[in-house]
Amino acid sequence: MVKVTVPATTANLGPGFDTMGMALDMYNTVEMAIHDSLVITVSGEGESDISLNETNIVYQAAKMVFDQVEQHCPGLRIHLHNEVPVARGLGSSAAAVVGGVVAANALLDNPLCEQELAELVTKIEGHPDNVLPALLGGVIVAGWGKDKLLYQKIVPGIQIEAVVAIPEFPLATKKAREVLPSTVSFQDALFNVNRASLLVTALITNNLQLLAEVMEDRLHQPYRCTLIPGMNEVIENAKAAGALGVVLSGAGPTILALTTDDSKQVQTVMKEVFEAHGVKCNIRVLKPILSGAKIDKS
Ligand SMILES: Nc1ncnc2c1ncn2[C@@H]1O[C@H](COP(=O)(O)OP(=O)(O)OP(=O)(O)O)[C@@H](O)[C@H]1O
Ligand SMILES: N[C@@H](CCO)C(=O)O
Repeated sequence: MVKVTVPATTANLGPGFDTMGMALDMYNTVEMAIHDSLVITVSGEGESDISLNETNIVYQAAKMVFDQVEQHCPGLRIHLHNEVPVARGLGSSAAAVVGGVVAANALLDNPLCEQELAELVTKIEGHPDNVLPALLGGVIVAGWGKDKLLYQKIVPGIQIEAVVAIPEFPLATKKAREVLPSTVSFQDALFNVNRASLLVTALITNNLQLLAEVMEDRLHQPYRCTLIPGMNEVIENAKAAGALGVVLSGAGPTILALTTDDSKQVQTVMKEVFEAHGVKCNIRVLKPILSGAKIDKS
């Protein structure tokens, strides 16, 4: 039996749409063993909604590993325990995909290398900015090259925390991608190139002041705010309360505020402003983590 522990992730980080993401200290676990049939059990977040049959994405991801090494996928006994809320913008499906792939690879004595795992999980999820930080930890910048996935892990030296305001309502990533435009203006494209480049620079040089200035976006947030009541006001008020960058976490609806010291005021403001717009939310204070999926084999 193998047990894989996979972190939550926040994708985009504002301007880094489908390109940048960061691992956070909230975890899902996937326990997997070969069995005479497929048996899936789930506890924690999503326990009553997540599929218990072949459509489960942890199983689907595991089966793709067996297919890739041309082995028949046996029956599997899978237990999922989830801390990461589903469809809230904290990388729940990415944690599931990474957990399924890493667990199956471990059951087969790790035939796939890191690059192959990175490419497989990105192909399954469709974009790298949740699955790669979930796999590798830290902050990841990634995108497809001509014939392989290009990625780089950044280990920020700055001590920051992430206050996340997690609305009670879910927002499926698919729905949040449907509201995005098929084309954008040259100015908006240039704006995001500029801010994403400066964001990477700020992270690499541990420049907190610059970080606070550049976590802005014109490619997805202006369109998704129509799906999340109070989103812009929560962002503005959290910044006014002293947060550094405040952004939509992944495809939302969670909003993430980076802070360096006492974040009590930021937490209060985010909760109150969301509630003023009729949105009940959960506040959690998370920390960026530098390690990704971890395997325990017994
Ligand atoms: N931990 C999980 N285990 C199994 N299936 C999951 C898990 N999390 C999400 N899914 C499934 O993945 C599919 C895609 O979910 P969706 O992308 O809408 O939400 P999400 O990935 O949880 O969102 P986010 O990335 O914002 O957390 C859904 O069918 C959902 O049931
Ligand atoms: N980059 C993806 C992340 C989804 O979690 C999006 O914003 O749709």
